[in-house]
Amino acid sequence: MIEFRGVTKRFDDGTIAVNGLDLVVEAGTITVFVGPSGCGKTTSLRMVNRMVDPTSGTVLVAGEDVSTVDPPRLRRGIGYVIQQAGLFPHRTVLDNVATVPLLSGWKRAAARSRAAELLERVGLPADLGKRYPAQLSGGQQQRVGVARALAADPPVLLMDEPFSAVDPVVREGLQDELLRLQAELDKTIVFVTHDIDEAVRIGEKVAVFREGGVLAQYAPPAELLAHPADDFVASFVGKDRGYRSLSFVDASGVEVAAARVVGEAVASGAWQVLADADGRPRGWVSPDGAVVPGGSLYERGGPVRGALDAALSSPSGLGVVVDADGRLVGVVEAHQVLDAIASSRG
Ligand SMILES: Nc1ncnc2c1ncn2[C@@H]1O[C@H](COP(=O)(O)OP(=O)(O)OP(=O)(O)O)[C@@H](O)[C@H]1O
Repeated sequence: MIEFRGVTKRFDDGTIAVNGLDLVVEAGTITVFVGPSGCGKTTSLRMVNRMVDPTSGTVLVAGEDVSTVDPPRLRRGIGYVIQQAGLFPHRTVLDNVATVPLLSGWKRAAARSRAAELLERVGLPADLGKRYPAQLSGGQQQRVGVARALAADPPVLLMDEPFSAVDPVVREGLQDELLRLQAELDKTIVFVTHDIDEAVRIGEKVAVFREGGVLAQYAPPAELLAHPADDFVASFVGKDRGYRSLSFVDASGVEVAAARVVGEAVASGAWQVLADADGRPRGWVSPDGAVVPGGSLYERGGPVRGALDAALSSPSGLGVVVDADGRLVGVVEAHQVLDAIASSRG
């Protein structure tokens, strides 16, 4: 657990970066700090591992006041991941990851085998270990940054805009990977971003900061979207927050209808799902027999937002529903999804 008690940071030039912060990050959860530029997210994060010391107030990690802990010892228990990964350019990927175990006194062979295991954990093929950071894509570099931060198996992980430098598709992949890793590792993670979509996607709790380093709201994402504490939070989470909040409504009330399915293009006067021999959808066949690419697929059981996306992006107006193996289950219509949303709101 990490606790901020009445924490203020005033820099020498008079800037108040963080103002009277009271906040508890529960152990084993991902908490996201989000807010516009300059509102004190990074400063708050850095007070946890003593890269910055508070002007007043106390930061506790696992019940211990960090100001009483020697920074090198403190940081051994706290992984740190930054934008652009911050890798050592002249060391191989494997040696980058092995650095912390080596510094902690591990034997070279043990440190390298730990590094190889971590690369695999973050979804990188083992042979990338021989390359230098510049020979990797941005997304791969970020994965190495995460592997390196995990190398000493710290209970706490601080992540400062770790995925901001990669494109949106890669970024979503990295977010998924982090959620998967967290399900296995159960770390206490504080994650800084200025992207509200990223915050509500990965945060179990989200702290919204406003300018002047003031905490505006601290709540689970669904609550933040449904009940913003004030106008600032409401405008920060955005006009489309109703749509975002659909990520937290389940689609169990949506009726899935049987689909008309074909294995090849034939005109039939109706829209039909084109599926392969394994029953995996490949697109649509229009009423006059043309093959049309499909919209997004909705995996049964997921949040209702996925069902609505599938229906709205489909050329036929019918959202394609698949099971966890990607096999066709049926179709949903947008109006049914909207009815289900309306009834979930009572
Ligand atoms: N070393 C410093 N000296 C003086 N002012 C600083 C220093 N570091 C940060 N600040 C100021 O403190 C405020 C908070 O900065 P901080 O980096 O914590 O914000 P942030 O929310 O992380 O912003 P961003 O999203 O742009 O990274 C800003 O006004 C910043 O200019």
